[in-house]
Amino acid sequence: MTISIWRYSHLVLALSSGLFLILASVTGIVLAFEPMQTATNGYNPVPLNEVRLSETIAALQQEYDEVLSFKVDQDDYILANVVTKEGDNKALYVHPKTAKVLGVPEPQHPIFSFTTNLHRSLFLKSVGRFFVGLVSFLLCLIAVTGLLLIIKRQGGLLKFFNKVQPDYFELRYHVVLGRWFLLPIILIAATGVYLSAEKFSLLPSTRVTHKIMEPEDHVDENIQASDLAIFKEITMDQVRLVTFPFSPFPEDYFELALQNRELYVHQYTGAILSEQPYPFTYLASRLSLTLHTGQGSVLWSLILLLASSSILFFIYSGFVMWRKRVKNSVGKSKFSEDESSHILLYGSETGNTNGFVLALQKGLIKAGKRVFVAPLNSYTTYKKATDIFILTSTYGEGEAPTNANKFLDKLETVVQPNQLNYSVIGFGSLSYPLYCQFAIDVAQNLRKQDNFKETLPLVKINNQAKETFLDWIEKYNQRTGERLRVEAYLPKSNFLKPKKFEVIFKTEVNVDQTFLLQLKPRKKIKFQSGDLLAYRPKEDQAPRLYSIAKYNGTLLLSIKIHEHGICSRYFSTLETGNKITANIQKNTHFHFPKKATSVTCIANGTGLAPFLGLIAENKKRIPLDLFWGGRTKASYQIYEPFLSTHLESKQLQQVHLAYSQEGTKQYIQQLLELHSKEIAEKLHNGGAIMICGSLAMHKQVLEVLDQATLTYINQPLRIFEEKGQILSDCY
Ligand SMILES: Cc1cc2nc3c(=O)[nH]c(=O)nc-3n(C[C@H](O)[C@H](O)[C@H](O)COP(=O)(O)O)c2cc1C
Repeated sequence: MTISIWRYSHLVLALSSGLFLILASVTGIVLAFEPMQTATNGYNPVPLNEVRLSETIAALQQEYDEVLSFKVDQDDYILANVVTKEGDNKALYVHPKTAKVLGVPEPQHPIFSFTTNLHRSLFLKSVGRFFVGLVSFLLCLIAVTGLLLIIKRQGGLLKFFNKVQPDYFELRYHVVLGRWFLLPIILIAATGVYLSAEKFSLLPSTRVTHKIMEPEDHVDENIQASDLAIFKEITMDQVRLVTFPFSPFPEDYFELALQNRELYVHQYTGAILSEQPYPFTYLASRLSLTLHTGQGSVLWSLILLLASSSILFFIYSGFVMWRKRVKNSVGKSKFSEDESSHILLYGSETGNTNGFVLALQKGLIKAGKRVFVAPLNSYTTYKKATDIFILTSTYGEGEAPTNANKFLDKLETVVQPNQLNYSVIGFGSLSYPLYCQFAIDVAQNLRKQDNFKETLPLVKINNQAKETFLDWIEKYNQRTGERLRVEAYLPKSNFLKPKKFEVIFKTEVNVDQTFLLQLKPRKKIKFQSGDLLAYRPKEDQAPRLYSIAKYNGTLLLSIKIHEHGICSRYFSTLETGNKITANIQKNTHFHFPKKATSVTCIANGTGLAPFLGLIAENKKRIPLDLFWGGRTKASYQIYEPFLSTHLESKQLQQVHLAYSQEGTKQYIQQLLELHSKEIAEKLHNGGAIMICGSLAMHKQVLEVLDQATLTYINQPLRIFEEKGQILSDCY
């Protein structure tokens, strides 16, 4: 519940202040250059902590006829107000030790003065200032809610900087950049609010009031100010402003504004006539100004520049995310829950599942069904229903999405009047340890209910793979005799344009009914090893996916012929020169882990295919080992020529093979057990593990790895899964 409130608040706040925020960030970007520009003047030739106040006073009094005051600004420049020997009153930047002129103050550049006005008040004086203050406050709330959402998404504060799960570009970088820039944005916004509140006198006064002690009656008026002990003790880095005595009469004194207090000093004795620390509000106000403007720090103004620019990206990416969510939002049902024959219940946290719900809803309506759609939490009795479909994602650590978290409790209490045929479709990601766990829980609980009859076993869909969904629809049609068609209703953007490929090489089919197929794209296309080739046997059929290796610009596929596999049998009939049309799908979560300190590749059967290309990307020649499990030695032979080139180039260090039907008859998980210490240590030292092959193998391999990390480095595998060190692509 709370998470949806945060998300809703985040969205509403962003929508209501979007335009003003764009204006504030664009002007903020321009203004961030001002401190950088002033810093380039370089009027600070010596570090001020090495100069005594007495030295500067002596130099100024020697160089000029009269000194009225001087201030030390945020860039450590000394700006003195003097009367020159020629009798002119001037403001000059001076050297702290010699008081020689370094430069004169320039008026603010018109671009900066214009932008400052726009940024502070939109040229609307008090009304504008009020609006700007309000928008700063909203920005603060947006950033705080954003931060909470990221913490929740990452699975807690301690996992804040763990790998961000791959998703579409805008969502992914909303999170990635949010982790870096939300804190500076909160600072910018909070200090903006503070400065606005100060302008409207909403904060306690920052003024310092002095009570002056009576000076001594008789003093030696020949003493030079530069000889006073107090001025020798103070270094120039503590000084902000010094106002010289108005006249030589002992009643007039030096006024010193230091970093943390103000002092009045007798001009002949050096006695402190008054000393007042600054109130907290004064220091807070000065800090706010520095943090908000970046004055005096090139590094901080650079951070402000990046943070202001990131706000523009957040507005853009947030808008894209919102549009996607609205587009995918599930509309109202034409029939009520009591009138409908087909009930579609969904659980979704970030809206991705909704596109599938919508497609299934349209498909069922087209097939003439009366359909009712609702979130899982509104589960109730359905008077005329015959079929129920549950489509749900998993969130957090194997938990229910927010709009489904009451379903399991309701299932216990609600009694259905009729028997219902049910199907559960789980959406999740193999990169999470508890893959589709909530859908598994739902399916298990439904199985225990008397009034429910399973139509098809639970299907798990990895990373919203529509092929798996379409495949399930086909199985559903076969099982029920229905003729559901949903493909046309699925979000189009998921389908990449089909491309033409030419067959340039094919191996003989080996004893395991496996062969390699090499395809050359007719036109130049971008792809990487680990991406997928989606081939559709016929227009109306679900595409089949093959993991690809990129080999000298061509695609290498490893295919196993299945008895009833339309696609694999068709591919086995292809000959050199034949052409096919297929799509390439990006599969970013299974690309070569460039930052890993070592890579352990684990595959069974045709799962070896992507590694034939992935290994070639090991440009730095980090330790890379391959473990492969197959039936016989002969079945390995088709891969050997490709792997031997990698062994020669040292991009692959070792190959470990397990044959289940020959020799010692070993499965890959047994082979891994023999190397478990070494694998666990590699993980501990920042290595990555890539697993490709069957889901059954995946499950067993994860069990072996978990045991290995627990035994040898005393940590569960989950820690490394969360850090993104385990990459899986299993089907
Ligand atoms: C913070 C977070 C936690 C997730 N936890 C799991 C998980 O435990 N198990 C799983 O299989 N998928 C997990 N996923 C993946 C989602 O279930 C998957 O991306 C799904 O398609 C999201 O669908 P939705 O947008 O409809 O919620 C998680 C995703 C995120 C962002």
